[in-house]
Parts: sequence; structure tokens; C-alpha cells
Amino acid sequence: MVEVGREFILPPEHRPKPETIDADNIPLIDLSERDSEILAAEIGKACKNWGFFQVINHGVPSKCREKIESASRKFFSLPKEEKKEVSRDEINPYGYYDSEHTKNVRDWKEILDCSAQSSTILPTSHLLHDTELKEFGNKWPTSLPELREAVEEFVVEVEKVALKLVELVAMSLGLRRDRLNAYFNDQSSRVKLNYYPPCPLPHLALGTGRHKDGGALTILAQDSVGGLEVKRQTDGEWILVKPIDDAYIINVGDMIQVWSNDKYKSIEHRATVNSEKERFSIAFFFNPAHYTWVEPLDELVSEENPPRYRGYNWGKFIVTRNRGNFKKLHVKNIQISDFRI
Ligand SMILES: O=C(O)CCC(=O)C(=O)O
Ligand SMILES: [Fe+2]
Repeated sequence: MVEVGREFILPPEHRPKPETIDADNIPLIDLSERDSEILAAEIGKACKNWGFFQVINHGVPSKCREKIESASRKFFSLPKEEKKEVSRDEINPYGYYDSEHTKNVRDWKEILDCSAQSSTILPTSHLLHDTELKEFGNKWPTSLPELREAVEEFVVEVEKVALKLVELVAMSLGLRRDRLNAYFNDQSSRVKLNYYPPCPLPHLALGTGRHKDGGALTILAQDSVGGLEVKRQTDGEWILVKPIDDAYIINVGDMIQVWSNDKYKSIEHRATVNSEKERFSIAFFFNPAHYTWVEPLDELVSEENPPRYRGYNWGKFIVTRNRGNFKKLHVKNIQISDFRI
């Protein structure tokens, strides 16, 4: 019998309910629609009302998805010692770990975090006065060469979708189509493989605790088990996102919320676990370079609609967030609300 340690147990108000609501669901958008004005309008509406939507006919070959899903299963079924050989640590955010914390409660999951680029430059410290930077690369398990190949091929494909979405988001905000593209010339994008083993007490713990994604946008592939829940803006209820074969779930990250000066919202979400089935998901976090200064876009602020956020440096933001994910801290983890004016 697997034990559920105290560090996994959530305070009562944040525990998942035994029954989830799945009647109403997040919008489903067909990306093969050729009229980009129509697409942008649909995406704008989804970003405003839900902060989440699913896409079909996205162009990512299903073979590519099957390959990364299969490599991920193989990776997590490797002996623990082999996984630990590619562990992340307090400074290097890329690698394996089984003790992620969200809001200082441990998540019931194992993770492999990968830099989407061959390497990523990040600050080594969350402290603002420390300006040291370091280049971090991926560690791959030697017994599973297909994992690296699968991740690299997946990145090429999802990045095309991410750029297309960022263009549609720009259009929907009434901006030039390529207004946001330059932010992604240098990236700190990340691929996260999530593995949620069956949990004997699924109503006391979560696979991923409630959180908002900090970057620009997230593209998520969930398997057919289901468990992702999104907080509905109208009433604060948690809504189960129905798995759809070969679809990707897209969500607005904090950065788009800030750029849009709150027109679009980065919405809280979480992943539940269940006592019978294991569950896998793969997230692609589309993020700009560490040196990016994030603030409401000039075109979207005015005298009547003044900026609602102070600017901040993305590198320091993500490093502070990573630090809180790595271990339990006694301070609240960084949120964009900290920058609210
Ligand atoms: O596994 C999931 O469905 C969600 C994971 C997630 O939200 C994340 O990794 O940021
Ligand atoms: Fe997330």
C-alpha cells in the first residue's frame, strides 16, 4: 500500500470535490479555419471568457505526439536510480524531480523538465541585485535516446502552433499581427513531462496544485484519463476539461494578462489524481528570453485605461517561481498580483 505523506495533504478548502462539473466546457477552436479574422475573434472571446480553449486541426502530426507520449511513459517507468541521474537541482531547473511543490504543498507527481532550445540562459539567483547568468542544457537518460529525439521533434511542431496563436492573440487585441513575435526571437520555452501515479487518497491531494502559468502561453497535451480542472470565471467553480483525442489545450499565461492590461486573464487550474489510473500530460510553456521586460503594451494603455502593472524582468520572475516549485518555502511564491499597481 502506498502511503500519502502529510506534505501532500491540502488544506480542506483547496481539496478537490468528489464530483466534478463537466457540463459546460471550455471553447473548442478549429485552427484549420482560413479566415484569420474569424479565428482571431474566436480566440479573443475564449481568452476573455475562459483564459482556456482547446484546438483541433492544429497541424502537429499525431505521430509526433504518439512518439513523445510513448517516450515519456518509458522514461517514468525507468528505475528510480536512472531517473535520479538526470535530476534537476536548486539552480538548474531542467531535469527529473518527484517533489514539486505548488503553493508550498507537495504535488502527487513526477516530472521531467526540458529546455525547449538546446540550452537556455537564465539568472542563477532570484535576488534582484545578483546579475549573474548561466546557460543551462538538458540531461538525457543514456538508456533512452528516443526521448531526446521525441522532445526535439515535438518542440519544432508545437512552436509553430504557439507562434500562430500569439499572432492571433495580437490580432484579437487590435494589434499588428506580428506585434508580439520579436519577443520570441530568443526564448526560454520549456517542455514539461508530467506523470501522475495512482493516488490512494485522491480527495486530499492534487497532482498539480492550483496555479497560474507564468509565461506567455501554454500548450498542453493530456491523455484520455482526464484530471485537468479550470476555474470558471463566472462562479469560481472547478470545471473538468474533457479529454479530446489529439486536441491541445491552450491557456493564457500571466504575461499575456499583463501585456493586455487585464483584457485577457491567466486562469487558475489544477490537476486531480485518481486512485486507479495513472495519468500523463505534456506541457509546452512558450516563454521569451530572460531579459524580457514585461509590462502592459503601450497601444493598450491610455489615460482612461492606465497601466495596471509595474514592469518586471521575466528572468527574475521565472527563477523565483522555480525556486518555490523546488522546495517548500515559508514565503508565498511570486505572483503577477505582486506587480499590480
Ligand atoms: O497535467 C495537467 O493537466 C496540468 C499541468 C499544468 O498545469 C502545468 O504543468 O502547468
Ligand atoms: Fe499549468
